[in-house]
Amino acid sequence: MKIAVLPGDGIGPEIIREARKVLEVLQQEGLAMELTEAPLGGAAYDQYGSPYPEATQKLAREADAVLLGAVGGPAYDNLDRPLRPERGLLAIRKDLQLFANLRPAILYPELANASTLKPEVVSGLDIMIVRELTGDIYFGQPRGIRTNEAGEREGFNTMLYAESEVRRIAHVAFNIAMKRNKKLCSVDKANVLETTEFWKEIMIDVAKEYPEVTLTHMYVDNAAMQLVRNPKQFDVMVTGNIFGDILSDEASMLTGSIGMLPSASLDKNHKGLYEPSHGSAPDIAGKNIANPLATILSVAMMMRYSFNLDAVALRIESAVKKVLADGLRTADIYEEGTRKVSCSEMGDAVVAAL
Ligand SMILES: NC(=O)C1=CN([C@@H]2O[C@H](COP(=O)(O)OP(=O)(O)OC[C@H]3O[C@@H](n4cnc5c(N)ncnc54)[C@H](O)[C@@H]3O)[C@@H](O)[C@H]2O)C=CC1
Ligand SMILES: CC(C)CC(=O)C(=O)O
Ligand SMILES: [Mg+2]
Repeated sequence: MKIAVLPGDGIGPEIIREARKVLEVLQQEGLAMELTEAPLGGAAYDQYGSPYPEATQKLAREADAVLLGAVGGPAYDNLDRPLRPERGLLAIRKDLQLFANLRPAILYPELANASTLKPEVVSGLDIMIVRELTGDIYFGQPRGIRTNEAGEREGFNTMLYAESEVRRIAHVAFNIAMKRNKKLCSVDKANVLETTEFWKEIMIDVAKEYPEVTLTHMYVDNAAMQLVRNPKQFDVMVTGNIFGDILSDEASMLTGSIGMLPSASLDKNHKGLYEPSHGSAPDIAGKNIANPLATILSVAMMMRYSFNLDAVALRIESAVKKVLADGLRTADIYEEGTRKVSCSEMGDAVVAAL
C-alpha cells in the first residue's frame, strides 16, 4: 500500500505526526505500507511557488491513498487566488476525482457533556453526511471579481451541477443508506436555486432504483436548524459541496468538537483522500494542543474504505474509544474530572491502546 502523506499547514504537521504513529505501529506489525510525505497548500507554495506542485501531484496520483492534515493560514490570505493554499486543496480533490466526501458525525458516549448541546439531544448520535466534493459553486465557471457596466466592482461565482455529477453522488448516498437505517435526507434550496431544484429532481429519479430507502427533502436553512433541534432524526444526509461544507462543521459540534470529525473523500474506485473535517487552526498551531483524533479516525476510514481492512479500522476506533473512556481529553473536549493532555500525549495514548 502506497500512502501519500501531506501534512499541510498550521496544525497539519502536528496532527499528522500523531496519525503517522498509528500507521507506523501497523507497519511494524507487518502491514506492508510505504509512507511518503510531500507538501500541499501554503507549505507547497513556500517550497515550489504552487499550492499543488507537480511533485505532489505525481505522488498523490501514484498512491493508493492520501492522508492530509489541513491547509491555509493568514500568511497566504493575500496571495493571488490561484496560488492560495485552499486552491491547492480544491485542485487535488478535482485531480483525483474525489467526488464523494463522507463525514460521519458520531458521538462517543464519553463526550456527551463536551457537546454544547444537551446530552439527551446528542446521545447516541450517528449521522453520515455525504457531501458532493468536486462540483457546485466551489468549482463553477465563470468566477471572479470584475467591474460591471455601471463602473461598480462585483464578485461572482457560478453554482452548477451536471446531471452525471448529481447521479453519481446520489448512488453513493443511497448505497450507504442501504447499509444503515435506509433513511436518506437530501438537502437543497430548491425553493430559490435552479441548480438545487435540478439536484432534487435527479435524487427523486435515482430513488426509483432504491425502493427500500425512504428519501426525504429538506431546505438547507431548515436542515441547519434541525441539526441542532433534533439531530437524531437524521440517518444519512446528502447535499452539494457548499451546503455540505457548512452543515458538516455544524454537525461536528454535536460530537463535542470539530477535532473529532474525520472524513473520507473517494473516487469511483474508492481511491481516497483522508483528512479531518477541520482546517489548519492557525489560532492554536505550534502549541501541541490540537485534537489529533479526527485525523486518527480518518486513518481508520482509510483502512475501511481504501484497503477493505475493517478489522484494522475497528481496532483504531476502539483505541480512540478507550482513551476517551480513560478520561484523556485535549483542550477542545476537556471538562472537569477528565485529564487534559497535549496533542502528542493523545497520539501516544491511542498508540498504547491499539
Ligand atoms: N480542509 C482544509 O484544509 C481546510 C482548511 N481551512 C483553512 O484553515 C484556516 C483556518 O480556518 P478556520 O475557519 O479558522 O477553521 P478551522 O477549522 O481551522 O478552525 C476553526 C476553530 O476550530 C478550532 N479547531 C480546528 N481544528 C481543531 C482541532 N483539531 N483541535 C482543536 N481545535 C480545533 C480552531 O482552533 C478554531 O478555533 C483557513 O486558512 C481556512 O481556509 C478551513 C477549513 C478546511
Ligand atoms: C478550503 C475549503 C474548501 C475546505 C473546507 O472547508 C472543507 O473541505 O471542509
Ligand atoms: Mg469546511
